[in-house]
Amino acid sequence: MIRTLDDLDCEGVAVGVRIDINSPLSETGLADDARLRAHVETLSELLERGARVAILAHQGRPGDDDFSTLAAHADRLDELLSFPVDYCDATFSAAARERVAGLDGGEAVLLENTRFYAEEYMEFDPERAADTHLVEGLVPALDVYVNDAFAAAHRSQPSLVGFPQRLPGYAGRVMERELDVLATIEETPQPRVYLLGGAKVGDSIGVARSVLERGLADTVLTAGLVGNVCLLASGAELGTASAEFVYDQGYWDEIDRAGELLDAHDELRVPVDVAIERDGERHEIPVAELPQETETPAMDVGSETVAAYSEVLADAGTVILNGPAGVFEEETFAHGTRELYSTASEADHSIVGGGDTAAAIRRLGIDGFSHVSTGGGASLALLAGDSLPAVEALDE
Ligand SMILES: Nc1ncnc2c1ncn2[C@@H]1O[C@H](COP(=O)(O)OP(=O)(O)O)[C@@H](O)[C@H]1O
Ligand SMILES: O=C(OP(=O)(O)O)[C@H](O)COP(=O)(O)O
Repeated sequence: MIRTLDDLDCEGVAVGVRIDINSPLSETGLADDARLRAHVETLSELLERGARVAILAHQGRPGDDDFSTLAAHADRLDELLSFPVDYCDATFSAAARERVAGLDGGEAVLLENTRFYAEEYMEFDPERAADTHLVEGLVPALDVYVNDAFAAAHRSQPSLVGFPQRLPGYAGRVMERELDVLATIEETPQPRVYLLGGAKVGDSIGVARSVLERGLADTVLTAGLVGNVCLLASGAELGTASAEFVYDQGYWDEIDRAGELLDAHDELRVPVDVAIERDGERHEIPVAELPQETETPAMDVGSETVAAYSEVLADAGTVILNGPAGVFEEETFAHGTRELYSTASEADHSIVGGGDTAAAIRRLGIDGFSHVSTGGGASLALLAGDSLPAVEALDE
């Protein structure tokens, strides 16, 4: 059983809250604050109920351009919440403990990027994670631990799995809602249609296999780079440019896995036409007529595919979307994503997973979905039937 904020007495209690505010950055700070907004409900509820809140979070990966301090994140949280949020440039040292000890009820401090410490970028089993400097250093300042970081719940890192070994653990509101929706897909209305696109080919084919083998999917529609790989697996001539793109990424195993799935499951569908760039313009070609030599790869599904897939989506009881249908960042190739997502948003039950997928619906201005997940890798793991280490660590 996982405890939630409903089970927590907050008044005067020092609560360590792990959130996921890992965000795209610009030169001046945050380029997008969607992930910060997602946690406002949990943080506000704790603060309103009188908790003293120490916030833990990561930003980027060591060595990457977006690996940064959390100062800008603290400023933005302070603006978003009607409670004060301070920033502390320490995470588990005496300085961090003192800042937490000095909080009054209704006050919060955002501690420094957990990944500034080497142990946090390693994966451990929970018991070993609880012995890390980060957890041992901060535990004396805390009474309880709340995990609201669904988007990082597939990582077995100390701030995610170690604390609930030492402190009573609770799920925050984001975590609770994500699990309510994504861990109970098998109870949603049928027919259940999965639209898998985007560029995480291995993950998406893993999801396709899992939902087909478990009988969860009535139809799996493929698009984006995932669709291109499935087309190659089906024996289609996709043109040299698309094939080279796929082979350059080393997707040999994925082509084999997709081929096995296509042989075993008629419910797995591939695009019938694609869009490429020719003379700077969008050009649609039926897959059967694709010239062997192409200069540009397939960047979107074509209108025939949109029409065929839309019929399936329009009849669905539940639609689960992961990954855009094309390179939606370029207007020329946003057509498939815009049309298919708009139709999907009209289903009785529609679930969106994936960071870029969520960005695509915001950019294209499509709303009306039943649930938009905050997580990419975490939602894919759940959809594929895997358990999440950080969720298991909260389970009593
Ligand atoms: N046909 C395609 N060829 C290359 N990239 C594609 C294609 N279709 C979609 N993409 C790219 O896939 C990326 C998003 O995929 P992915 O990371 O799997 O999504 P998510 O973050 O939602 O899981 C986008 O940047 C988009 O440009
Ligand atoms: O952004 C995240 O994952 P996502 O891109 O799969 O949604 C999480 O913050 C996890 O980050 P990580 O993939 O660097 O461990």
